[in-house]
This record gives sequence, C-alpha cells and structure tokens, in this order.
Amino acid sequence: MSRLDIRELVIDVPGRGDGSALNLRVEPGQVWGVLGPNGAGKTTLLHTLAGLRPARRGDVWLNDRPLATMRRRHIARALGLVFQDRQDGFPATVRETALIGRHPYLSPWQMEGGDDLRQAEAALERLDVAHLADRLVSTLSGGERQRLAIATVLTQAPALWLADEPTNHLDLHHQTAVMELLAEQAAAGRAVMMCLHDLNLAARWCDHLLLLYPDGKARWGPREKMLVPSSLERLYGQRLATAEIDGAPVFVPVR
Ligand SMILES: Nc1ncnc2c1ncn2[C@@H]1O[C@H](COP(=O)(O)OP(=O)(O)OP(=O)(O)O)[C@@H](O)[C@H]1O
Repeated sequence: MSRLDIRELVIDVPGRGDGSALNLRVEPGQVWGVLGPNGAGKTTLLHTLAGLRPARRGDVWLNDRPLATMRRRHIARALGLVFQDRQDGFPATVRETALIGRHPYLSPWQMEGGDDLRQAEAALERLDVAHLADRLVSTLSGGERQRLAIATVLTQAPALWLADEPTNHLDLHHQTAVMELLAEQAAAGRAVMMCLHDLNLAARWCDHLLLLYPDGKARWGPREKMLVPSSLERLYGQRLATAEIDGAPVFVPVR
C-alpha cells in the first residue's frame, strides 16, 4: 500500500503565479480525478508527483519519505505513471515493452525471468493486447498503444497509479474496461490519481476530485462536493446541462 502526501505544493508552470498551494493526501483505496482546462497544469502536476520535475514550492512525500530523497528504483516500485504522450523510439515488440514494467525489480543487466514474463503476459491479456505481443510497437494504432502503456504499468504493479488521461484514444468499451481496471486497483488497496477531460467518467469512477484552474487556483475534496455544475462551468468556461443516469450525474455541454 502506498500513500502520497502533497504538502504546500506549488507546481512550476512557467510564467504563471503560484495560485493555491496543494495540501492533500492520496490514500490507499482512493480514486482521484484531476480536472481542468487545457494548460491548467494537470500533466505538470502528475510529473511533479512522480518526481520527474521539481516543484516551485512544497513537498511530495511517498509513504512517509520525501520523494526528493528517494532513489528512482524505489520510487518505481511504489509509483507507476501512465504518460499522456509516448515516444516509442526503440524498435521494441509489445511483449518487450510490457516487460519494461519489471525493470524496477531487476538488477542491472539481469534478464527477466518466467514470473516476470507471466506477469507481463497477464497484463497484456487484461488490456486486450495479448494477440499483438510479437508486433512492433510502431505498428500499433493509437488505442492499442494506449492499452499497452497501461499494461506496462500493470506489469510494474505499483501501489500508486498516476495516469494522465488514461482513456485517450480508447473506444467506449475499452474506456470502460480501463476505468474498471483502475477501480479494481483501488478496491485492492492501491491508490489512483488520474487526469481526465471527460466529466462523466470522473463523476462515475472517481471518489475524490481536484479542480485545477488556469490561474493556478485549485479546489479539492470528495466527488459529491466538487461536482457542482456552477463551479464546473466556471472551471471550463462552458455552460453545461445536467441529468442523472444510473445514479450518476451526467454533464453535457450546451451552447
Ligand atoms: N517546458 C515548458 N516550457 C514552457 N511552458 C511549459 C513547459 N511545460 C509546460 N508548459 C506550459 O505549462 C502549462 C501547463 O501544461 P500542462 O501540460 O501541465 O497542462 P495540462 O493541464 O495537462 O493541459 P492539457 O489538458 O492540454 O493536457 C501549459 O500552458 C504549457 O504550455
């Protein structure tokens, strides 16, 4: 189990004022959604939480240790990041790519073993890309690449998932399958924080929300308190119509 403590954190968005310092805790079992318009800083936040870029101010603690003092290998055993954009520069197969998820557990130059391979193949199966295992990643469609990226993090088996628009490029069925997977991870005691553009996915699958405004201001809390139509309209500068389907609110943009 992993816990992320975000203390007085100001992310470093170039040319922008500090806005609100973030003070929140992502606990095992929770699913956090990060919402905000383009450029609000969602990716910057996730990369800061993963220790990939420095904060302007404040700290991130992973399991009672400051992230900044931890070795990358130890961070990678606890925390997995699904990137929004990927550069698949090396000519690797789908199976080889999923196996990268095991690298935090191997010593330098150690080959993956049978258990690693089984874990990667189970993840490929789960993300519905096992039939592509021998294909070069460069030949995959956008949605197939996205599912492979998630399968690679599933192979890594982190206790804390950070996912940057995990449903990017996915058709409706695979969007639901990925959200079910992330919900299952949380139900098994892991923690999830994901950036989303789809308010309806956030309303259905997240239990906590962080709203990031373009000026750096932020609000966060339990879903019920955050999904207020007037504040979502302010967040996006977009009028919304609201309904309820299947017990969850549904938001539709209107002119
Ligand atoms: N290296 C950089 N140099 C200058 N500006 C940057 C840099 N990296 C990010 N930014 C700017 O910081 C802001 C936040 O970017 P970020 O990618 O975090 O936004 P986002 O909320 O994830 O957006 P989107 O919804 O479009 O993915 C943007 O205005 C972006 O142009």
